[in-house]
Amino acid sequence: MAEADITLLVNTGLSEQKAKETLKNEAVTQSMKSAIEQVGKISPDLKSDKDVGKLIYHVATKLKAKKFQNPIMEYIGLKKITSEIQLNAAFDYLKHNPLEPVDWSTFEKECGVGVVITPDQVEDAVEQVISKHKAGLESQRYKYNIGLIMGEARNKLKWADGKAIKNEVDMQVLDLLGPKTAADLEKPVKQKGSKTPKDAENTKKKEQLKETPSVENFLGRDGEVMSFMELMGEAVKFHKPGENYKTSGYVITEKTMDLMKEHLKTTGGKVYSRFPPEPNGILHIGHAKAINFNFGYAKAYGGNCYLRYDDTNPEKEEEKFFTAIKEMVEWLGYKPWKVTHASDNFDKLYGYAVELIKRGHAYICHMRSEDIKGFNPPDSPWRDRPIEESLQLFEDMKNGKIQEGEATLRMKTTLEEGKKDPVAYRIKFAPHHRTGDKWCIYPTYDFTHCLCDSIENISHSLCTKEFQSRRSSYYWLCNVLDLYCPVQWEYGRLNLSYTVVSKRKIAKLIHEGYVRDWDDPRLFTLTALRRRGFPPEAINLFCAKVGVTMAQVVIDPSMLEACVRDVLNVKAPRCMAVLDPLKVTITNFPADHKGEITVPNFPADESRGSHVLPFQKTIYIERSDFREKSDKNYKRFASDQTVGLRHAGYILTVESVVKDNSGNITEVKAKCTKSSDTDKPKGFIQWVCNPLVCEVRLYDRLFHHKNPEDSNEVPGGFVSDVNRDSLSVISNAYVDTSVKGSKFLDKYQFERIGFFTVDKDTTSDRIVFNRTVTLKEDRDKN
Ligand SMILES: Nc1ncnc2c1ncn2[C@@H]1O[C@H](COP(=O)(O)OP(=O)(O)OP(=O)(O)O)[C@@H](O)[C@H]1O
Ligand SMILES: NC(=O)CC[C@H](N)C(=O)O
Repeated sequence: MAEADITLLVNTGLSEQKAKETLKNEAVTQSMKSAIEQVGKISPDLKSDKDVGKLIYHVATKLKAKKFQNPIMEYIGLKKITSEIQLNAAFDYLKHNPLEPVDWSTFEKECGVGVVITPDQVEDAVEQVISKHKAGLESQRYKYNIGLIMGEARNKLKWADGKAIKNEVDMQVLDLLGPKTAADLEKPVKQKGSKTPKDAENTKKKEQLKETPSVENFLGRDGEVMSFMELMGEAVKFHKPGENYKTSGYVITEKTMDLMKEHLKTTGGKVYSRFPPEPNGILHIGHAKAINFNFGYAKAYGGNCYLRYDDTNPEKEEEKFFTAIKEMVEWLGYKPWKVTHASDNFDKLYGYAVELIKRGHAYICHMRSEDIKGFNPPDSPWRDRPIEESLQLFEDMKNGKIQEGEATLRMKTTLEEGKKDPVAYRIKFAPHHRTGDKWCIYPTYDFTHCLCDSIENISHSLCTKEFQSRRSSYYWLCNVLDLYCPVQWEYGRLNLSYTVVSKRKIAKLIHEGYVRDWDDPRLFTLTALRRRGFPPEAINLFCAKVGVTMAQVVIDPSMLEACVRDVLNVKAPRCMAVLDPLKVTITNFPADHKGEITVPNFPADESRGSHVLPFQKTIYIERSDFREKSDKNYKRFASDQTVGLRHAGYILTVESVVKDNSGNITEVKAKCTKSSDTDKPKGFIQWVCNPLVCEVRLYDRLFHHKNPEDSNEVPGGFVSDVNRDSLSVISNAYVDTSVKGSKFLDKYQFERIGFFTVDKDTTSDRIVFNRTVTLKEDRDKN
């Protein structure tokens, strides 16, 4: 590191440490050196002026469009731009008006060039603001929000130096209030129950959110309020439709602005997004994030979202996947604006490919796919073959004259990770689900996706992070064909722990008999979650809570389960069930009892209906709710302890216990007393009378380890980690008669046990229930 370079940078005001750090970044160093040199030429004194030094550093590190560095430095050298505020306004102007020639006179107006702010002006402006806030200042003294005063003063004098305003505010406040007293220095104590500004803000937001139907699902628990945008995390950074060019990394060409005008004419400035699955498998919980993000973002901004099948791999596609994908999108509550297919555009795409060859940006290559795989493959010897030759060969490929694997069309561009000349078309003698035998060449993702986005006038092409490395080829292809270029934004994939979602791995689990099918309720495919009883609102709420971060996130399934409980708590009517029944005979069953009782569907809100249950001499309780001897912590039924029957209004007292030859309790004979006539028991239990015999399936995690795919955690591979006890079937559970006639996906809360959902294996004689989730609060109860 040259001493002279360090001195050069230190002279601009950087600390030695910072100067050394800066010198490690070659681009910034070059920028700074040339800026210092330029300023020095215009005005030698400024070369070591610390304030100018700060501006130079700002230009070197923040200005994206380097072509504007020289003109900006000239403004700085001539002292026409003297503050960071002006400099930021300059960057902003150039970002919004990227095309040359720049209209410098508007630029100057927008950046306050020539505006001179005198100290008197600063003093006057601050005086006006302080007098407006005088009462507040006098009562709250130094606890008053000084930032507010600064902000207002700044607004009055847009181009004034921030430091000058701050000094003036401090001085005038001191003048008004005198020095700080001991009381001024005390920390404010929050009164219990008093509203903080945050509370007030929350209340206001809640009111606003109620008026926005698209976010009603996202009102969090415990009164916590989240706006759609907060939930969308990274999405706050997204550009407005029509302002693609403001996005960092977006490539502007001479045609960009005209194409943008056309695009806006077609879209009317609306947000257009798309959810683009490959129709080669079932959707999983990760896709729910993609669906929510794409559809949710469009919905939040009054735009439209396509469901576009990325169907460019004919061998892997099946009709059932097309149907199931649409069904799941709709199940989550979203309606595609249009359902399209990449294959709808095969003719157009072919035309673009021909054009690409004609423009010299693509060629036919005969390297084998294994030769161009991997890191750093050799360049293609066919890269510079004549255009005419490539055109002819491409036509031959299309007409089936070349064998599979013997030729590809490759694009002359390099992906971010260094991969050169990605393939645009390959030969596949396979019929396509929609286009039949029409084609024997099919376009690749890299060729298809951006062009379909462009054709559909997508404003925001949202995709997972692994596509970041394809972003430059995406922009490149749209640009070399002079087509409208959408902006690609990436977000992190959503992964859950204790599961696998890859199609191949699920297929293996099914094949080897660990799970029954793609919708086995232990899996995290969307059909499995639906079958298990997870409501779509809960999945959406979960996705919203996870937010859209860049980071790859691995979430514990308990977070999803908590969302499920939140939703089912409100939605699932209560009923009573006993999974392991114990007979109880009420020896003194009141002769005048009518033999039935009315139970509310939602005990916390009796206005939501009720059902009538038999209540007679013989009832059944949960075996684990009875003991012969109680102890201090035991709250339920025992020979020496009474218990209440939920909803019945009766308390049971043991009379005798009947046992079989092996000493197992087979029946309890008990007396009942009206709850109004006796002391309140320690606990209340559920019971059933003349119940329905049902099958109940209880699920546990399918894998023992958090990351079953991680070979460090599970050296034997994910299959070795399968929890063999993840399913227990209770064939003869007793459920109250209110569930009679239930249909697939009906949901209940079995009081004190959990939330349950009717499984598709249900027949007219026998209902099968899946335990959706336990009632968390019941887990540790004894
Ligand atoms: N785990 C995930 N989290 C968030 N988005 C995802 C996830 N998996 C897929 N997506 C997104 O869903 C969209 C459609 O997915 P597609 O089925 O083509 O993806 P995939 O990556 O092949 O999925 P799979 O995990 O089944 O291999 C894409 O935009 C993709 O990036
Ligand atoms: N850009 C994207 O969203 C990618 C979609 C594509 N179907 C894939 O996941 O492979």
